[in-house]
Amino acid sequence: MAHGIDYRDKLILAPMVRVGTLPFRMLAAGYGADLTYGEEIVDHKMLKCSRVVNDVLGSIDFVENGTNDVVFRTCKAERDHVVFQMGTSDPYRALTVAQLLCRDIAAVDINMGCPKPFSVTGGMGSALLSQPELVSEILTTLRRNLDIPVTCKIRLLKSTQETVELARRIEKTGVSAIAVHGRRIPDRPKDRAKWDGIADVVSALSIPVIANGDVFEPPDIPRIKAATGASSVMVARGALWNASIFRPEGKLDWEECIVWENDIKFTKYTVNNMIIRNSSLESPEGRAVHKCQSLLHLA
Ligand SMILES: Cc1cc2nc3c(=O)[nH]c(=O)nc-3n(C[C@H](O)[C@H](O)[C@H](O)COP(=O)(O)O)c2cc1C
Repeated sequence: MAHGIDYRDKLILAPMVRVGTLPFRMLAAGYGADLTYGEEIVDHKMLKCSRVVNDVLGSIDFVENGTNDVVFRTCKAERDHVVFQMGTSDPYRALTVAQLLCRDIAAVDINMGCPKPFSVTGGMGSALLSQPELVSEILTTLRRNLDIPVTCKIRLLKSTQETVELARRIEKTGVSAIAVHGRRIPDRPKDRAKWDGIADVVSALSIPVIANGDVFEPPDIPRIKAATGASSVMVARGALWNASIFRPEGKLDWEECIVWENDIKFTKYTVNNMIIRNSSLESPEGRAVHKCQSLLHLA
């Protein structure tokens, strides 16, 4: 039986490629996120990695063999709340990767929502939504062989009935929770999230459902809970734009929420997104970030 996490009443940093690296996860946790998902990492990539204890930084690095590339970095301080999100289409690859990671992470999540071509062509992400047998196999294999919690993140399907059928099937595998992004595969991020679609899943299941979509301001947190009945809430863009959304005392000014100790590419991506949302790339700070070549310049 998996031990560890009570998925009820949690505030969760969503998985975000290029954003959800260790510094951003620590920032979100510091502001009050109960669980912090890493960016999706594909199983093939992790299979080429070895675990290395980094005594200089005090981190645990999963480094691609024969290179110095750190594919996933974590540390003891986030051991109880970091969720590793995996892209996979195969139960045995998924299990091998999860076994490599399991002593350093709080839980493992399978991405079943990403509609991007690189995911879908590999049979991963939202391609899994039309493969219920494979979904069951992957989740059951992980569940039976790991003693950390296993979860997955889905999107809504075309009809309520299809979504609920898949969610029920997922529940039967014994996962600890399911995150539901209230959009369908063809929906764009600017289309409004369908909170009623999440509510349909909540009423059909007894495991905790994590509601995701369009939580941008602190008052949206109780709103999405009330509208969906979900016990937990996951925030992506609202946290990217200002990670202090998780702060119980209320949001801080976004400029106080910038992370430094990170790969310059990822930091620039994250800071650019904050600037686009809160100011403008044509502003002096926007132009300055564009020119930066190093974290020292960024500071
Ligand atoms: C920059 C960015 C990267 C994302 N990367 C992932 C990812 O790696 N895995 C995933 O399941 N979803 C990913 N998503 C989707 C979010 O987790 C979330 O489901 C979606 O943005 C809706 O939440 P929001 O309305 O709070 O932004 C990403 C979203 C953004 C904005």
